Amino acid sequence: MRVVLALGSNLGDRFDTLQGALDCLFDAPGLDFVAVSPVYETEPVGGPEQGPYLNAVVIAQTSIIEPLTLLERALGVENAFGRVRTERWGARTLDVDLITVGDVVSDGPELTLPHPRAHERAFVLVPWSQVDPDAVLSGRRVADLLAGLDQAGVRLRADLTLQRPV
Ligand SMILES: Nc1ncnc2c1ncn2[C@@H]1O[C@H](COP(=O)(O)OP(=O)(O)OP(=O)(O)O)[C@@H](O)[C@H]1O
Ligand SMILES: Nc1nc2c(c(=O)[nH]1)N=C(CO)CN2
Repeated sequence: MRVVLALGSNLGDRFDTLQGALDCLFDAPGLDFVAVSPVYETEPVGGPEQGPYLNAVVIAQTSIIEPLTLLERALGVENAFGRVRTERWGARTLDVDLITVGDVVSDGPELTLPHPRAHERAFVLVPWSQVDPDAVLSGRRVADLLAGLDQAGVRLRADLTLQRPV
């Protein structure tokens, strides 16, 4: 199954955190790296006043059948990078969201797939469409979803390039 993950950071050394998270995600068996998007500097959406984020999207291939196991891996990587949960949508050293896991649709208390807010988030859809121009989310082309969104707060950081995990 193909997996799409979104990474975000707006505290500490944001780029180092994204690269570290990428390496850490693929550090154990079960998840194979496919591609990573460019890095974008993005205005924070929602939550209290906070600094800008760096965001990127990672495409992976997985042999893990259970999406909750993937969520555990994502939350484990967040914790490894010192994430402290305070306010909803508050600043964080690292956020790892599961955007889609194959065609899985789920609405459990712990895991909603596809991610329930991905379709309205330019900070997810812009990097995703760059790394996969034909991407589809809940039956709609990501490129079409983007056409209806304000992308002004999402700026390419051409000076920052994530390396494929070692
Ligand atoms: N698709 C998903 N990806 C990641 N977490 C999810 C998903 N669906 C549900 N969750 C749950 O959401 C919980 C809270 O996530 P988190 O604190 O990262 O939210 P957030 O990043 O602040 O906001 P948002 O959910 O809007 O991205 C996680 O512990 C996880 O159980
Ligand atoms: N620009 C930006 N804004 C956000 C982000 C994020 O990653 N980037 N993550 C959020 C909660 O997941 C809430 N707001």
